[in-house]
Amino acid sequence: MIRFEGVRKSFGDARALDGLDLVVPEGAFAVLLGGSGAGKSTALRMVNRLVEPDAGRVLLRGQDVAGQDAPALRRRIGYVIQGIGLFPHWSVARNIAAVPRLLGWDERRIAARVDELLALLQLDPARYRGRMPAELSGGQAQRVGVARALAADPEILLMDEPFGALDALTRGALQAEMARLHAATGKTILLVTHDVEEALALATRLAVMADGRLLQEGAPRDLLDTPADPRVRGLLDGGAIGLRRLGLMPAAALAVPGGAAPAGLPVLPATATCRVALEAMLAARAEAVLLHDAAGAPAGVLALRDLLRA
Ligand SMILES: Nc1ncnc2c1ncn2[C@@H]1O[C@H](COP(=O)(O)OP(=O)(O)OP(=O)(O)O)[C@@H](O)[C@H]1O
Repeated sequence: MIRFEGVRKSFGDARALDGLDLVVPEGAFAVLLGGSGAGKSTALRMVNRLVEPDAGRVLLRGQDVAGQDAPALRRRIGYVIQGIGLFPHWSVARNIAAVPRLLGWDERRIAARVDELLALLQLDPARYRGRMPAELSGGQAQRVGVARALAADPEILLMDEPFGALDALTRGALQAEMARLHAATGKTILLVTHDVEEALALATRLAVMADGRLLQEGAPRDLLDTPADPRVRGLLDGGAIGLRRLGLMPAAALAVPGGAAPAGLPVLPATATCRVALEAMLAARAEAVLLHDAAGAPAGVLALRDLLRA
């Protein structure tokens, strides 16, 4: 758990944080969302003591980080930033191994961990462990950055606009990867972004910030359903709020199970979201979609009229 208590920070005249109170529960994928200058990065960088508060406290698992040795603290915290900062003259394996080596792991354990992480991030260890950063695409370098942050099995992972520099396709793939990784490891993740789609794709808890303060925190669906502040609604984009809500709803939840389906309906996996179902209906000019389960058996029909009532 990470807890911000009345945290304030100014840089000269610029007030970056103006009394931030926020709790990130253990195991959450928490996303700090807000416009430029909202104070998101400043808040994130306080957790690993890259920035110190002027007032207030930041607690990690109940312990004020201010009282902890900064290098030791940082070894317990994975940190991923945009553009990543891999050491350019070190191979992929050596980059990933940086913290385990500092911690004095033996070489065999390090090599096994490097390969395990490359495989976890969908990079073939045999092909990639010996490469230099300049020989990687942006998306691959970002994957290596995530692997490096996870190398010593940190308690939490901090991510500051980690996918901001990537093209939309690569960004989508890495977001899916992070969601899978979070589900697989159960790690507490705190990610900063100004991209609403990214926030909604990843967050189990969404915290919206403006002017150095928290405007609202909660399950993404609750923020979309009942924004507590016009700025939250504005940020989540009034016009697209309905579509964004559909993006968080599983199509299977609204589908009518069984029953005879008219022929020729678009077919989607039962795990699809309502938004994907709507897009499929619009593309096929159909008034319903047929859902199939993982075995390919019919799992229900979702009709446009039910979608519109959601
Ligand atoms: N090291 C610094 N020196 C001076 N001012 C700073 C520093 N770091 C942040 N600020 C200022 O503090 C305010 C909050 O910055 P911060 O980077 O936390 O915002 P942000 O929400 O992460 O924005 P962005 O999405 O643009 O990165 C801004 O006005 C910024 O200019």
